[in-house]
Amino acid sequence: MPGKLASEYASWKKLQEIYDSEHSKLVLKDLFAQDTERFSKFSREYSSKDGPDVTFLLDYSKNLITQPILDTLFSLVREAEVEKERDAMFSGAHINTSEDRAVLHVALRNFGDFSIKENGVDEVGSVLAHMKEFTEAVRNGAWKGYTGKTINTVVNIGIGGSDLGPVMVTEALKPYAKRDLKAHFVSNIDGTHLAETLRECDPERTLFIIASKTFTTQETITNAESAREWFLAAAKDKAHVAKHFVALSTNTKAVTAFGISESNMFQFWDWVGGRYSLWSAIGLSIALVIGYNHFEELLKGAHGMDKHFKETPIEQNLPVILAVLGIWYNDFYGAQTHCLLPYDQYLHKFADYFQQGDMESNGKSITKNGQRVNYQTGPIIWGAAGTNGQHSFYQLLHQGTKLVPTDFLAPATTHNPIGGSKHHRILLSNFFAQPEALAFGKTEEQVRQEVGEGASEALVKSKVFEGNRPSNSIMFPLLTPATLGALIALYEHKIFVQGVVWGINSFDQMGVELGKVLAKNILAQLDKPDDVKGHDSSTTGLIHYYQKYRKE
Ligand SMILES: O=P(O)(O)OC[C@H]1O[C@@](O)(CO)[C@@H](O)[C@@H]1O
Repeated sequence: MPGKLASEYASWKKLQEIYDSEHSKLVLKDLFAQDTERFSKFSREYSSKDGPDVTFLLDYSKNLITQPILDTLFSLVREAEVEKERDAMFSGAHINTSEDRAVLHVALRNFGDFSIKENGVDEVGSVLAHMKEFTEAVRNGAWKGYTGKTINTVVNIGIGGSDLGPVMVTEALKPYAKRDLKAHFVSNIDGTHLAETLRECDPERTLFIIASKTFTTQETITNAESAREWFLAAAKDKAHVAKHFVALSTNTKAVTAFGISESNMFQFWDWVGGRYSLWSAIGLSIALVIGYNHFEELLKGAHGMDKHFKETPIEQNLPVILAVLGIWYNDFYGAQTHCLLPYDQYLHKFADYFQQGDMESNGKSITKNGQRVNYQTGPIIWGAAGTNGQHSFYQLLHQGTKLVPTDFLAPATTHNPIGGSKHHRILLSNFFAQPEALAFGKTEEQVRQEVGEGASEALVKSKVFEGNRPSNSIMFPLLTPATLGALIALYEHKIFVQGVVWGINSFDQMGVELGKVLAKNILAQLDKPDDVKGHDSSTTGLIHYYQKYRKE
């Protein structure tokens, strides 16, 4: 409820009491032994009600919970008035209070179910129509470059939410990609990123997408200017820019000032958060790669999850369930991170995407009312595709001193059944085994039986797996556009629920501003040592070292 710190809620205090008195007794091995129905009680199958068929299973039984604990977590959601704030979001209320903006990524994929009042919402359809028309023209060859050749390369220039969503989705949905249209994504201001990409491009056949909500982001505009310079070195005539540059933005004035005509601009609105923008015009590169129809399936899959989130009672609400489990570990068990482990190589950018999605939303310490929190807020999000992570950081997951809650995700069926699906079966055997090992471990007695009498005590101890490490498992039949859309929306709404409980504004990003200002100030001082003023000795020393050794 606005005005209260989460730690002041009665249910929060109750959870602390439960944790203090019970956490040491919560042993997964015992919880499963005591209740043969545990899996059926703590797992839910999601099925979309309409639109493209989406189904997945969420198994949350390997969590350190009992029904009373879960019920108390649900009480916390009620005390925080999450449903009221959710309905405010869907209605177009300006819940992003610091910027006086609505939060309406759900409006970008609203196939008629929600009535939303906000400027621009009724223009979503026309932008989608423009995206459809344009992407079909590029893909079928009707759209040609300045020498009359078709486009075979797309370069999306953007950063953060104007990059990570398109990157993750085009990787995840590669099976649906037009394989003769190559997509590149340039985000870093480091000249290497653009230089290495341009080495792969033919100026006669390359389309540049300048993706920037504000159209003021220094990295993106600098990269865009350099790309235009590279293009004009070949094309010569500025008139040709129109055939090779389009813009995705809310800032028409800045787009046209850059030299991209409004007819080559795909608009979105201030109520689209950057990290929630892949559903908007920012998704143009996705629609180019997988085709507009598959892009629309992605939207519809997310819309189905929006309906689930909006209409389902808290106790069966999947984003709420994931959110409260995260709060249990983050705020009571002291877990600092949350690990996303997709056992699907196509989802290898899934954790990267939600680093921004979660950490830029909930990496805050001041509530919407200006109070400093006295509890943990957003977790550190990390992860990797399975089974690669097993050969990298799973040692810590299994035997480290830190509690790391994990989410495992996998498709029952692969798009690439090579070896008669031998690879997939091995992949899935690991997907099933790892949560089992994390939860149930290996006892000292089991180790002794394995290593025999002569083994040292130290060796025996080092081979024990304490277990009792919680995980969620999500399985779905196949990674399709609609399934991916639903999964992304699931996590978006989880982030929303956690932010409301913590009382923070999940939709602004004040924390990214200071670094930008300081960098601009330092940029003006890099020429000569005498120019370096007003810094601490470390920053000054580093800049002087650079000035001493730089070649360029
Ligand atoms: O899309 P744009 O306006 O260029 O912003 C890019 C990214 O920069 C930010 O760090 C905000 O400055 C992210 O929130 C955002 O996604």
